[in-house]
Amino acid sequence: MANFRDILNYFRPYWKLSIFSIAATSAYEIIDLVVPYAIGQILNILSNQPLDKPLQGAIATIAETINYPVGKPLALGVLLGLIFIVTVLRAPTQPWLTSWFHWDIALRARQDQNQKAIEKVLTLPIEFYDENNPGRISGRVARGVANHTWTYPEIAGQMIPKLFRVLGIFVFIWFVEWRIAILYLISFVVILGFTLKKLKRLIWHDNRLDKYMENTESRTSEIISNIKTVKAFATEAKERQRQKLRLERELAVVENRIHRGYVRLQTWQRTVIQFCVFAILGLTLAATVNGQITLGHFIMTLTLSSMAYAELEPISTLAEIFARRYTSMVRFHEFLQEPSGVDAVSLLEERHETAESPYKFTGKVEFSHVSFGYDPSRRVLEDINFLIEPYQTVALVGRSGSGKSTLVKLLLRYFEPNQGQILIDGQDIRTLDVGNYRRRLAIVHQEVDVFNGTLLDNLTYGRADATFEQVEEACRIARLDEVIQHLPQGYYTVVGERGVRLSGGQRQRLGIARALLVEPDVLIFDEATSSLDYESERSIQLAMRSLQGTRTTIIIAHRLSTVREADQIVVLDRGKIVEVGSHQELLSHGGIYHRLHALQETGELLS
Ligand SMILES: Nc1ncnc2c1ncn2[C@@H]1O[C@H](COP(=O)(O)OP(=O)(O)OP(=O)(O)O)[C@@H](O)[C@H]1O
Repeated sequence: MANFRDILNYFRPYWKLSIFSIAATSAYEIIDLVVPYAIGQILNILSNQPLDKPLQGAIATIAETINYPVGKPLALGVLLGLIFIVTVLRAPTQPWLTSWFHWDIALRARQDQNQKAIEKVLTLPIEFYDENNPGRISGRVARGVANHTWTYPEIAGQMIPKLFRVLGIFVFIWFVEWRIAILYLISFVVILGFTLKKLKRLIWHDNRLDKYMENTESRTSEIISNIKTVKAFATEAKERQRQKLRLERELAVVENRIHRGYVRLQTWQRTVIQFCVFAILGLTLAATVNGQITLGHFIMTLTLSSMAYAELEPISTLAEIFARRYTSMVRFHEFLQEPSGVDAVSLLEERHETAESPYKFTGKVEFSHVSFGYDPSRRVLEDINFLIEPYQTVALVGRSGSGKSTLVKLLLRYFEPNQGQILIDGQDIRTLDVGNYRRRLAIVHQEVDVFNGTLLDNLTYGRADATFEQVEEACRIARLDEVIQHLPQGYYTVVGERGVRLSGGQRQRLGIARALLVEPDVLIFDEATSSLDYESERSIQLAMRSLQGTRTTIIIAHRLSTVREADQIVVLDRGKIVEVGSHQELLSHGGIYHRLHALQETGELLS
């Protein structure tokens, strides 16, 4: 669980600069207090009352140094000079020694943390994305980083220096009349103590609100990514109603719990503060009337205490703002603390874009007694054993949910088997560097991801140094060349977000060409021809056939026509291998494959 310490650690790399700028700002806040003091002393001069002893001493020293007689003109001159220094002269230095650093630290920390967030996004295990959609994740990161950025200058540049100022005021008043100082201190401790107690409760409600907000954002993001389904089923009104209920639930917490709570707290604070100011006025007046303090001290104490109580309101407002943001900041750290997937460090190691993987495999793949369950108590693969010889083409077939894709996910090391091992060229894949290992494999998914950029950028995504001839060759094999001919700017056509929309079949050809371009040792097709029309499917099958024997190829296919020519067909059923053999062997065996085949060929369901 993340906590306050993590928020502090966010700014840790800048702690020296941070202490310096906080100290500088606090010093300016305290120096400010010289003004009411000097004005009090001027009043004493004008009303013929004695100056404070230390000030008298200082004026005497100055008189001696400049050889000028001690008197009213010199005393007034010294006090005016003091006021000039702390007001006019400090003005040009203050922003550079304070604001500059507060924002500089906040912005630099923002950059670091955004970097950390993207590193986390890149290394989180794939199952994290099964449970959290993009809206939830990006909302959490964006809110967390923005709130840290806004909060730092407020806390370091305002709240802490203001607290020091309040402390400085206490010291000033103590020297004038300690009893008033004690009253002042007690009232501050009570007001701040009560405020913090109330804020703790409000943070609890804010936490609830933050979770509600994430749920709403997550649903909005889902609606956006599934907008075609929403429109096709005409569920706009239903979705709007659902979101309305969520927003109403948020509003109920914000208005009735959080906002009302803050307003109540402010009401209480203001009443108590005004009462204290009034009490100090009464006490100071009594002390002046009784001759315990001078007129100058009366004015100074009154001005200082009004200044101090005036600070209480911004201090509490800043504390409230911090409290409101606290939960989203903590939730950002919880995201950063999510355990990363396998070999996260090595995955982020800087590699030259064109660097070759140090591995080169013949493509002999062996599954040895592999068992796996996403939830360890529910196995989806049970004691899987099979061997793929180098350059063989192997097809994985079986009913939906039988575990074909899971097998491939294990081969790609998205997940680790609960039991058994997977070997490539005789080496356990767990002993290999995951990034370099994956770079020797390529997969074409049913849904091919397209990045916003040109077609060429997308083709060379896995291999930036590919020559144009190599790109053309890959496109030719994947039959993408036919598509490119008809695009307005050929390879330089912008696809993705704002560019040309590619059809499902075109995207798959792009996926195949992209995979071929990295010249993998093991090439995996996961339902890669599923969204192609019959003609395109045939041409891709021909392409696949031309690849046969050049590298190890694993094909997951529902349409058995795609896998007829595979060297080996592995039939899975409920997580177990039930049949292995060539097309002819499995047909003559008369098992599940035979039944599936008959169903697809003739539409008959054999018992
Ligand atoms: N991320 C996941 N978390 C939990 N269970 C999962 C996950 N992915 C798949 N499963 C379950 O694992 C089992 C095997 O799924 P898998 O996707 O490997 O089957 P498949 O044979 O590839 O199916 P299909 O042909 O429909 O793609 C199914 O019961 C599925 O519900």
